Amino acid sequence: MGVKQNILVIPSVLPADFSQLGNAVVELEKAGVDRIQWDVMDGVFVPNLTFGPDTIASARKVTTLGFEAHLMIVDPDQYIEKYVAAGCELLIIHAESTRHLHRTLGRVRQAGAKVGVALNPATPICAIENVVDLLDLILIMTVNPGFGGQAYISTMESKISSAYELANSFSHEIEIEVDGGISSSTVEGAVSAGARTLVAGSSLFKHPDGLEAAVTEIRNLAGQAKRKA
Ligand SMILES: O=C(CO)[C@@H](O)[C@H](O)COP(=O)(O)O
Repeated sequence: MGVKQNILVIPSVLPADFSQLGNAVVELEKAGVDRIQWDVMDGVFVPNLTFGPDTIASARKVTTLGFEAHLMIVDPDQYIEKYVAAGCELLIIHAESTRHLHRTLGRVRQAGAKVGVALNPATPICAIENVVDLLDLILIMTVNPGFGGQAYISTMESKISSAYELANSFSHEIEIEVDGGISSSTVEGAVSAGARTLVAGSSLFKHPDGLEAAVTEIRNLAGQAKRKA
């Protein structure tokens, strides 16, 4: 099987009004997104602090959409069960955040969730070549994590392509996800390089025509780029 070929549009809730997160999730579901990404930040792994499992759990009741937790935290092992219990079906672990990545990934699977690995811009694809058999998703960060609204790092496209080729050498299905600066002007490059799961925050929430138009635009542009690739 290799790379999952469906185009998925996944909103980051980072730009949302944090006093209205439940309403934001309801509006995102209406807008036609495929899953919700929760950007979990601890102020140590990244220089920003967001929310934890209790916040995510409080939003679980307002939607049937899948939740993915992008864990930008140190020592993720101690929180795996908490994010699964909060209703996250997919946990994304940063390769840089744990000394024993293979063991951490196995613990996520043992907890009953799907698991992905995120690579910061400076981390080479070889960092994960010995754990791909455990993965449901590879996230290539196209910004340095911590904040929304940053500029897309186009030099990551070669790493996206490497991730695509690596995933295609395995028989199980793996998503190639990108996150950071994904918009109507950058989605073609990311998809042409091999991305199929697109995380976007600012470009969705700040779109002048609203969330549904933004999601449709990104999905259509990604579909066009995929056909051309
Ligand atoms: O994950 C991060 C930063 O850590 C962000 O990339 C957000 O997830 C999306 O931000 P935009 O660039 O789409 O506003």
